[in-house]
Amino acid sequence: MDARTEAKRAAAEKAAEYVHDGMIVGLGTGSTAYWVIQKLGERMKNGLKIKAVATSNQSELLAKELEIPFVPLSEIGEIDLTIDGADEVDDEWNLIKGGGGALLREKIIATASKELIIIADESKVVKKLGQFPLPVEIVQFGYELTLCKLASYGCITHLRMQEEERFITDNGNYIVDCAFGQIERASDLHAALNMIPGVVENGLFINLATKVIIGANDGSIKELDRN
Ligand SMILES: O=C(CO)[C@H](O)[C@H](O)COP(=O)(O)O
Repeated sequence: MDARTEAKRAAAEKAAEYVHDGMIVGLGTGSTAYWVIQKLGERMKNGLKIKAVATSNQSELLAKELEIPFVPLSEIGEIDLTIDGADEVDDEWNLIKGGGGALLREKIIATASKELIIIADESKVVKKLGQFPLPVEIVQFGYELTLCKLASYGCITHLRMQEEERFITDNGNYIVDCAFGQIERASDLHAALNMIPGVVENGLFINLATKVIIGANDGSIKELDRN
């Protein structure tokens, strides 16, 4: 395993320590969240009792293979703890997410969670968000027009593709990756983008993380709490 993968795994396994019996746990999406799901599957074999909700079909499939039981969203009011990855984390713990295309479900689950632990390797930590193109989920109808509107906010848009086909989210929508460069006022941009008809949600996660756990390539882990 390379150092970066090891860093992701270390952060994920640290976060999994915050999961306790009886919790409803939100499972994130991506190569870092993968390690949390693996760890929880292992702990369940040793007696841990939790119920899960997932932020993507991919994570749900993996968790079901590991025999992690699920609870329908209609039966819960709140989620105790969600553990998820991120594409960028800034000084104020604002995030860019959606590199895996799951940002809408990730945001719905994050917003319904009492605690959101973000896990990442150190390459994701930035002073200002925006080097990673911001993923935006848009409906298919009139997508060319929505791309123009997005571009009018000062970004270069790229409709996400997968093996020559347009990438389709679990919700049947497209993803546009918007290269803004440095984002100065993430909160304002978040609000403005979501006002565009055709935009379902964008990958800026403002003020949602309650803990950030960063794995470094030297094997150390840094755990940051909100004061
Ligand atoms: O937001 C996400 C998926 O939509 C992921 O959490 C994000 O892309 C980070 O992924 P990885 O852990 O594979 O680097």
